[in-house]
Amino acid sequence: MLEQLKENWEKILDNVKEDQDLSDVSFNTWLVPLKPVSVEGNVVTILCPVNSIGLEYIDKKYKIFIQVAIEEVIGFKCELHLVIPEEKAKKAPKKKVVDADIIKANLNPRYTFDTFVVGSNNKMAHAASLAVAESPAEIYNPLFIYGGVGLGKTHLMHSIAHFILKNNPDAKVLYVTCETFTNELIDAIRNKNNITTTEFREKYRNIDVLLIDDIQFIMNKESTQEEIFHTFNALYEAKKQIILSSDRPPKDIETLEERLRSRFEWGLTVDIGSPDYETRMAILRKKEDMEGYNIDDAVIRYIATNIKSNIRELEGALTKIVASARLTNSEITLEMAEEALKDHISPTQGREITPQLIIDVVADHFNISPEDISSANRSRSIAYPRQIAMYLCCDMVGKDYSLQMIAKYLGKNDHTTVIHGRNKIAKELSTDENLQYTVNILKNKLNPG
Ligand SMILES: Nc1ncnc2c1ncn2[C@@H]1O[C@H](COP(=O)(O)OP(=O)(O)OP(=O)(O)O)[C@@H](O)[C@H]1O
Repeated sequence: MLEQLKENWEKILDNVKEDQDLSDVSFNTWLVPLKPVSVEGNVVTILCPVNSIGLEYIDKKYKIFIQVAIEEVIGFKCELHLVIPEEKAKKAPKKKVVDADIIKANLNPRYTFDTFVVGSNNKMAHAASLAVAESPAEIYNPLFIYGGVGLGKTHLMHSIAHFILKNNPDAKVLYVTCETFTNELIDAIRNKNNITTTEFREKYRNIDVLLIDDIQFIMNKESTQEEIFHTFNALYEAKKQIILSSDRPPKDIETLEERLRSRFEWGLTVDIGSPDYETRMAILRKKEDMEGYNIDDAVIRYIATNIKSNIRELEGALTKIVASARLTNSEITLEMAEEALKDHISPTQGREITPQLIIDVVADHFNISPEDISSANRSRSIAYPRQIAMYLCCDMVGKDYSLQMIAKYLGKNDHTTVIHGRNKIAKELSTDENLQYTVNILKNKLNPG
């Protein structure tokens, strides 16, 4: 493996340069001098002819990208161990993060970047989280993640914490929910469990990375707001990282003191939206992989098509199907899945395909609203999905719907526009493989199984 690495080393570094859009000076200073010197298991030792500060910098800024490039170029998934020349002979020097650190920080061991599926709904939140994990307190402080219920905010927060701990097992990392913070504060004020407010403050202000989940619960809680304000100031001034999550952006947290609201907005605010169909499929596949299930495509599609807005429910549906199959000692089939989930979703098999259903499914697929499809908007990002909806309506809806009626659903007065749209897509379908793929996915979503 070492030989292969050496042979491809230039290419690997070029890959990092290109991906990260590095200037020549950064590239020549930080990357060109690096050399792979040994491979043990999946640990690659890289010699970095720099001082310890340079080493720390390369570790934070480039290590992950070099790992990715190695995987891309030679398909080797590895961990990098960076050493400066005098350390070259030393073995496995770095302290490893242990379970106790993870428990102390209140982290779920399963919520890591490795198990997080990146989709169009969370791309930005994921990138910001990774950046914070790589350079805590350096770029986005605080990082404020918001989004609806069960969409992955906690998972991302824990991923950042794991990443930081892995890079620096001595870092003091603490994850709490706003509720825990509030309860502990009340206990301290009442001196319950012999905890004093001084001890409470020491706990929260003597930390490198503080993560507070569901910060919206701060609403209408004056003493919690006061305490968070001072905790925030103490940590921020000491250049410590703060990460917050909420079901809404800071501006929509009612009764939040202005001085706190503005602090929450000092760093970067990112949102997580509902996952699209492909992301839902990928999350189910990942879960299937992690749990070692082997489930038919049609069943996975059935869940992904019908459970849309909450990833916790999506995972719950999969777990329920597997549990039902085990309990009844039966095979997982589509019928069985429909039966197991009948209280969660109504069966879609054999459902009537209406123009409205097609509009909903196409809009969801392209991440636009059903109203966009029926609007007069002629921009390509809307007009193209609209034409695909026209094609699918002509191809799939029952005889009860005339072309004139379909035109009305699609916001058109004249059915010839529908025919024109349909013909255009039909023509492109004969040569455009991407379009064929999209239309197939849409047909599957409309008619799973
Ligand atoms: N992108 C993703 N990839 C893989 N799993 C995900 C993803 N997003 C969410 N999940 C999973 O969905 C479940 C719910 O996620 P999580 O608890 O992070 O949501 P949340 O936004 O914090 O919810 P709440 O608003 O209820 O606090 C978890 O099991 C999590 O692992």
